[in-house]
Amino acid sequence: MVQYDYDVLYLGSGHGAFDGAGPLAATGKRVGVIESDMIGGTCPNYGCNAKITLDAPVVLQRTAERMQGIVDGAVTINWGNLVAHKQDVIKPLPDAIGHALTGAGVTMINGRGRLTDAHTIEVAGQTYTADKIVIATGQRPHRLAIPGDELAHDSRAFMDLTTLPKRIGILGSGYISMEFATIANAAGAEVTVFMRGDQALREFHQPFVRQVMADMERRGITFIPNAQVAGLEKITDGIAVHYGQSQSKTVDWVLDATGRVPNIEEIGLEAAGVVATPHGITVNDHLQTTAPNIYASGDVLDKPQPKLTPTATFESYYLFQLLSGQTTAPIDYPAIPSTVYTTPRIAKVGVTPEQAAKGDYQVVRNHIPDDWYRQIDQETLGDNVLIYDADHHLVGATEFSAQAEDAINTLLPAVVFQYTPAQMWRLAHIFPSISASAWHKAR
Ligand SMILES: Cc1cc2nc3c(=O)[nH]c(=O)nc-3n(C[C@H](O)[C@H](O)[C@H](O)COP(=O)(O)OP(=O)(O)OC[C@H]3O[C@@H](n4cnc5c(N)ncnc54)[C@H](O)[C@@H]3O)c2cc1C
Ligand SMILES: NC(=O)c1ccc[n+]([C@@H]2O[C@H](COP(=O)([O-])OP(=O)(O)OC[C@H]3O[C@@H](n4cnc5c(N)ncnc54)[C@H](O)[C@@H]3O)[C@@H](O)[C@H]2O)c1
Repeated sequence: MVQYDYDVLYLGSGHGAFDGAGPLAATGKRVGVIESDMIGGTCPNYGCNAKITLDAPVVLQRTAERMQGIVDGAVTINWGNLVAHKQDVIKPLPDAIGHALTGAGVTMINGRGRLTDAHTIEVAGQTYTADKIVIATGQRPHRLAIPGDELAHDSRAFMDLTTLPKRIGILGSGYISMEFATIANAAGAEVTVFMRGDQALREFHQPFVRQVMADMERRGITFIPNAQVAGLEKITDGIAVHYGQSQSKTVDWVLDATGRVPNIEEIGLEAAGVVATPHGITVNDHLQTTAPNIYASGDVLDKPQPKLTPTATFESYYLFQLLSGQTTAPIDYPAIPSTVYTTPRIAKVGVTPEQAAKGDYQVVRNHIPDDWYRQIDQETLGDNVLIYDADHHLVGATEFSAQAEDAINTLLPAVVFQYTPAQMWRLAHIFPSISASAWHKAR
């Protein structure tokens, strides 16, 4: 029998890897994790944790704004201190994740890995062999191929800006665009969003998206629909963003937020017999690639599930169960919740209002400011839609409001486990709280 250096080797150390690699090593398997950049991957270092730290004063600013007269004075954001604070918050995370992994028995391998066959990964001239391999190399920012594209920056560069540019142009109107436009505007920048079509956040409930956009416009953010950005040009007083027929707008800094693409190049997929499409690595319902001993997890997959941390964590944990022999079943995805961290937020889980309109569902709508709990800090904007099946199981919820992410999170168990009305009433929530408020409406 062939002896391999490892039972399982992970390529990449993001949520798609580390949430399963630690538990797997703790079962006694010989596990290695190869990482070429920061341990923990995008989410802690360049994504969720970093972004939400930059967003915290926006929430404070908006709450103070709504409560003017009760509290006095506007909250202004000190950008330089905020970015330094963000750095302080996220700096310990790679070490913490690394220590948790090595503590569980994982061997960390630093460097860029490339498969040379289905059982071997080469890192800086050294080879490591494994019985099974998990590819979890994630995604990187897509860059618009236009003249002057070298003048544009990505989300990582935005979060490291020590000085906030006065005029910021953002290409695209998805998650990153809407969240970073919110943060930059609240911190005092003049923001212009160049949209490809006439809809932002296409996978979210458009009546809610339009209300959030209207609020952003009231705050001074400019949306240019159907912009068709043709090029960027350095001019005396900034960067000209050329768009439309022959229009142009001058800004100081450009964020290209036109999506993310999978890291599938130069990792030896062909040598290992792993098939991928431009959307990512092809897997079956066991997250197994076309090479039977190689699996893939997280953002790098070609899959319909949203490319988010909860998805990557779920896949990584599923692979732990599969590779430790705890299950042989195919992956059975739960409803994955998602939130756009604009303020107000837009969050959703399960059946959407658009899907509900085509099926046999009961749809209940609530106006958030009618709820006494949301009147405490004087919320004026917000609606939610709750969707039930014929047996009154809650199967979907979508909300825009200042605390939509928590309202949706708290309803998650009802949607995932299909609680009966009796089970929903078994849950006696701490009162007053966002959970009590959300469940009061949902029962
Ligand atoms: C700005 C931003 C904000 C986000 N905010 C949220 C949010 O609020 N909520 C949410 O749920 N999701 C958010 N996401 C998405 C979330 O970060 C990803 O879904 C998640 O990180 C995916 O994890 P992953 O392990 O698949 O990939 P990653 O975290 O990207 O990890 C892949 C790792 O593989 C490494 N790697 C790649 N190639 C090699 C190689 N050849 N050798 C060695 N290592 C390699 C990379 O360096 C990287 O560390 C955000 C993303 C961005 C960019
Ligand atoms: N809160 C969160 O959970 C969160 C936050 C940020 C990022 N993310 C993840 O990161 C991913 C990447 O975020 P994103 O905002 O870059 O991508 P996105 O897919 O959300 O949005 C991309 C935007 O770019 C536009 N676009 C695409 N190609 C274009 C082109 N050729 N020309 C002009 N516009 C174009 C799209 O129309 C869209 O508006 C998200 O899809 C999500 O998976 C999640």
